[in-house]
Amino acid sequence: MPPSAAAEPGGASDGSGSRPAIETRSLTKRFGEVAAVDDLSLRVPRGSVYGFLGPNGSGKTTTIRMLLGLVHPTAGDHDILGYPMPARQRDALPRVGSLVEGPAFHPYLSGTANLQRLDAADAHASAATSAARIRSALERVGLGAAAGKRYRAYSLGMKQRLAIAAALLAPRDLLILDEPTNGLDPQGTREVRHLVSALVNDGMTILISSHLLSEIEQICSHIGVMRAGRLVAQGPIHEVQSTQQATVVVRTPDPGRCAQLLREGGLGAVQVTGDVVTGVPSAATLALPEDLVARLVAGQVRVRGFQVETPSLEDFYVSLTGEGFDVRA
Ligand SMILES: Nc1ncnc2c1ncn2[C@@H]1O[C@H](COP(=O)(O)OP(=O)(O)OP(=O)(O)O)[C@@H](O)[C@H]1O
Repeated sequence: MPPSAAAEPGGASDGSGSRPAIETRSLTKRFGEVAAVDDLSLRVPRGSVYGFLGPNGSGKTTTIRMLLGLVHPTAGDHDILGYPMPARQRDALPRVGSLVEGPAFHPYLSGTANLQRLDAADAHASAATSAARIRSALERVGLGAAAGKRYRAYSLGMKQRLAIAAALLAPRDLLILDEPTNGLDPQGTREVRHLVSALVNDGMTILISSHLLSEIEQICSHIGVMRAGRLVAQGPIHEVQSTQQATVVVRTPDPGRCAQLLREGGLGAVQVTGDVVTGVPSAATLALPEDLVARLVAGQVRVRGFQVETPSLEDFYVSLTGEGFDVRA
C-alpha cells in the first residue's frame, strides 16, 4: 500500500483537534551519504495507537528526533497536533510526552523521589502542584503502591513504566515512545502494552516504535512500516492486513489439468510443484472459492485438498522489511 500523504481537508494549521496528531510531508534527513530518513509522509490520526515499525537502522529514531525538534530535517516539513514545526513548537511540544532515550534514574531513590528530581528540573512546572502531579503520574502507570520503593528494586516493566510516568508529569495529548519494549522480558512487555491501552482509552494519541511487530500489533490501531529510511506501508492495521495477497493451494494427482483450469478461471502466477498447484486469485474468485472447486471437479480434476491461504501480518512485515535484520548492513 502506498504511504498516504493526504492533508485533512479544511484543517487549519492552528493546533485544531481535527488535524492529525502527526503529519509529515517528504521529511528527509541525510547524514553525509546516508539518507537515514527519505521522503517520509507519515500520518498519525488523533486517538490512534500508531505502531511505527522497522528493523534496527531503518530510521525510526531519527524520525522521532525530527518530530520532536531534536534534529533538523534536511528537507520536508511536519505538523505536530496541527501546529507547524518548528515555528509553533512552543504551542505543540508542551502537549507531547516522549520517551526517546529513557531518563537517567537514581537507583537508590524511590519512584517518587526520582520523579521529584525530574519535575524540579522542569522550568515550566509549578512547585506548588508538584506532589499532586507526581502522585497522579505514578497512579496512572500503576506504580502508586510502589511509589516509595527504591528504583533498583523495580522490575524491568516497572522501570519502563516509571519512565513513561516521567513523560506524563504534564498533561499530554500525544505520547511518543521509542522502542519502549526493547530489552524487556515478556512480563515487562505485557505491562507496557497494558499501560499504552489504558492511556489511549483516556483519549491520548500514542506513537510507539518497535522492530518487533509481534510485541505491539495487539494494541495498534494503525501501523507504518519503515525500510532503509522509507515508509513502505501505512494505514489502519486491518486495511494493511487486507491488502495482502491470498494464494489458492490445490493438492491433486492431476496437477497439469488443474493448473490449466486455474489459469482459465482467471488465477494469476499459477505454479505446479509436485502434486501441489498454487495460484493468485482475483477478488471475485475469493468471494466464491467453492465455485472454483466445483469447476475443477467438473473438469475431471481429483481434488485432495483445497485451501485459500492469507499471509499473516507478521509474514507481510517480514516480506517488507527483510526478516527484521539490519537492512543497511
Ligand atoms: N548522528 C548520526 N550520524 C550518522 N548517521 C546516523 C546518525 N544517526 C543515525 N544515523 C544512521 O541513520 C540510520 C537510521 O538510524 P536510526 O537510529 O534512525 O534507525 P532506527 O530505526 O531507530 O534503528 P534502532 O532501532 O537501531 O535505533 C542508520 O544507518 C544510522 O547509522
